[in-house]
Amino acid sequence: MPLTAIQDYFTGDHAICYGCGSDNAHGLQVRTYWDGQYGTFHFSPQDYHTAFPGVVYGGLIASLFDCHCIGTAVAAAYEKEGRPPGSDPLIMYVTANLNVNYLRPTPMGSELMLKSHIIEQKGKKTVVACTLSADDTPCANATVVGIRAT
Ligand SMILES: CCCCCCCC(=O)SCCNC(=O)CCNC(=O)[C@H](O)C(C)(C)COP(=O)(O)OP(=O)(O)OC[C@H]1O[C@@H](n2cnc3c(N)ncnc32)[C@H](O)[C@@H]1OP(=O)(O)O
Repeated sequence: MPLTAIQDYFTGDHAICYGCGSDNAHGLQVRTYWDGQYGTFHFSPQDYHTAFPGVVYGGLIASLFDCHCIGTAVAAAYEKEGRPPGSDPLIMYVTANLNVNYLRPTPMGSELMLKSHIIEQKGKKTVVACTLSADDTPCANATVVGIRAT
């Protein structure tokens, strides 16, 4: 697994995102580690991420999927072009569609693991699938359609 997450290559206007911007002190700091096949990200929900007692808020889960899957699309695009991540010209994607299935309540108190992979890379569109697990149990999955913006 690479030591540097794809988001750590984002700077300036691309580092302020609520989901993944390193310059956003109030953000979620999503970090995608792409190994050429899978993107992984670990996240520990805080007390204020609660929906019901003991259950993680679903909107937070959607946000984690969003930035992690877009990060996966960006990392995979650099790889497809045979370029190091972050090299010029910048590759960036935006979210066109985010579809989340909540399979079971996601428990508070466990580290969450998101694992993503590419379903389709065609033209400016990349489709990414992702599973969120707690204690090795899948709690939600998502499909994200990313469209290349730069
Ligand atoms: C800096 C770090 C950022 C990290 C990630 C941040 C993630 C985000 O939150 S991004 C912000 C939220 N997203 C946005 O604001 C995007 C707003 N929407 C747009 O700008 C446009 O609608 C955009 C770019 C998604 C699509 O542009 P558009 O020119 O209409 O695309 P278009 O050429 O018609 O379609 C391209 C392909 O995408 C598909 N597509 C377009 N929109 C959608 C959609 N909503 N759902 C599914 N597929 C779609 C089309 O079907 C087409 O597929 P194919 O090539 O197979 O025919």
